Amino acid sequence: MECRIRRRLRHELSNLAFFPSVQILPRWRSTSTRHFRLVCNQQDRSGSQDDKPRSQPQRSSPGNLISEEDWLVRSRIRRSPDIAANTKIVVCGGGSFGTAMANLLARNGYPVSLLVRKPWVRDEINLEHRNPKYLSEYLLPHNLTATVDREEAFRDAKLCVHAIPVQATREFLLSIRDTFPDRLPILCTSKGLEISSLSLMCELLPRMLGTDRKYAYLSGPSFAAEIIQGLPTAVVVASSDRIFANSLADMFSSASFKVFTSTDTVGLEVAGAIKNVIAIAAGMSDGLGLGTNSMAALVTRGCSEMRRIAIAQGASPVTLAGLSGVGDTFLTCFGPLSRNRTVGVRLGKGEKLEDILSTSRQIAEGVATAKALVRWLGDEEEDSSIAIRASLKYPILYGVAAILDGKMTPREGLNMLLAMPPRPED
Ligand SMILES: NC(=O)C1=CN([C@@H]2O[C@H](COP(=O)(O)OP(=O)(O)OC[C@H]3O[C@@H](n4cnc5c(N)ncnc54)[C@H](O)[C@@H]3O)[C@@H](O)[C@H]2O)C=CC1
Ligand SMILES: O=C(CO)COP(=O)(O)O
Repeated sequence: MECRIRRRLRHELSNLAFFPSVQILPRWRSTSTRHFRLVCNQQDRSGSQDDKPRSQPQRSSPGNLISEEDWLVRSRIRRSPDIAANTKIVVCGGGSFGTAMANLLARNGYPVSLLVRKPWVRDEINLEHRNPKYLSEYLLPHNLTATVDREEAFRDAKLCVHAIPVQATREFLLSIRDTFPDRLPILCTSKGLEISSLSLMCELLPRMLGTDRKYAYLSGPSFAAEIIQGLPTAVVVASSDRIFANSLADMFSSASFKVFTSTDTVGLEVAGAIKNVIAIAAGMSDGLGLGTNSMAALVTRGCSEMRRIAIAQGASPVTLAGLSGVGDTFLTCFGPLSRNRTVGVRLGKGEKLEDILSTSRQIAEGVATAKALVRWLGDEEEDSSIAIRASLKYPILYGVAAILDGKMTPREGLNMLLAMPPRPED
C-alpha cells in the first residue's frame, strides 16, 4: 500500500514541472488511486500574477481544489479552446454579477463583450483591465472588453447574458430592442418580480423579445465577489430546452464553478425572487438582536411561504429543496455579503429605508420584489378579503412589505408574528 502511495506521489511530483505552483495535499480518504488532490491557485490558470488584487490587501483565495486539467478529464466537459475562442458572448450589465459572469466566461476561453453605460467605465476596463465601479480590486482577463456601443456589443454574439436589475430591465430592453439580434439566445441572471407588470423574468423577457429564441435562467447560491475569487460555487441553469441548458452548463463550468441543469424555470425564478425578501426578514432579526432560535424559525417559515407560493405556480418541490431554493435562501439569509440581508439588518437597527437605499451603491432586489409580491398575491386596494387571507397565509412576506412601506416597525412585525394563533405546521 505504502509503495503505491509513494509511486503515486513520485508521479504527481513529476507533474509539478507543468503546474508551477501546484501543491500536493494528502487526501482524507479516497477511492482507488486518488490519494492526493491537487491544489491549484487561481493564478495558475491564467499563468499570470496579474490576477492578484492590486489596490487592496490581497484577499485570501484558496483557489480551485482541483487543477483545470484534472477537472477537464474528470468532469466530461467538452469545450474546445478553438471553438470557445470563436464564440463571442455579450454580457449586458456591468455591475457585480455581470462582471463576475464576464470574468468567468472569459477565463473559460470565450471572447466577452461587456455592455456598460459609462464611457469612463468602458475605458478603465479596456485599458486597466478592471471594473472601476464593481469588484474593482480584481484584474479582468484581456479577452474581456467593454463597450457602450450596443451594435458593437451584439455584433457576431452567440449568447447574451442578462445581468441588469429586474426593475431596470424593461427600460433597458426597450432601448435595445431594435438592435437586439433575432434568435440570439439569452441567459438571464436577474432575480425578482417586476413591479409594473408583476412578472417574473421568464415572463418579461419572452414578452419583450419574442418567443422565437432560446431562454435560460441561472440562479443558486452565488455571491459575485466569491465567484470572481475562484471560490467553489454551484448554481442551476434552467431552461425548457434541455439541450440549451446542457450547452450552457458546459460553457460556464470551470474547476471552481459547477452548473446543474433543470427544466423548472418557474420554480427557479419564484424561489430566486422570494429568497431576497426572506433575507430582508432574516437581516431584521439580526438587526434586532433576536438570536439564532428566532433566525432559524424565521428562515424556515419563510421557506415554507416560498414553497407554497412556488408550488401553486407549478414549481417542482425538488427545485425548492435545491440550490436555487433553500440553497440560495440560506446563502442570502446567513451570508454577510448579501445586500438584501444588509438592508434588513440596518432596518432592524432602526435606520430608515430611504437612508439605507440612498447610501447603498448596489441593488437589493428584495425591496421592490416584496412590494410586487403582495400585489401579486392579493392587493388590499383591489380586494381586501383576498389580501387579508393572503397576509395570514404568508405573514413573513407581507410583514416585510408592510415594514418597507413604513406601515409598521420591525419590532411590530415581530410582535405580529408572535401573536399569530397556533396552527398546524405546513
Ligand atoms: N451580486 C450578486 O452576488 C448577485 C446578483 N444577482 C442578480 O443579478 C442582477 C444584477 O445584480 P448586480 O450585478 O449585483 O447589481 P449591481 O447593483 O452590482 O449592478 C447593476 C448594474 O446594472 C446597470 N444598470 C442599472 N440600470 C440600468 C439600465 N436601465 N440600463 C442598463 N444598465 C443598467 C448598472 O449600471 C450596474 O452596472 C440582480 O437581479 C441580482 O439579484 C444574482 C446572483 C448574485
Ligand atoms: O442572489 C445573490 C446570491 O445568490 C445575491 O444576493 P444579494 O443581492 O442579497 O447580495
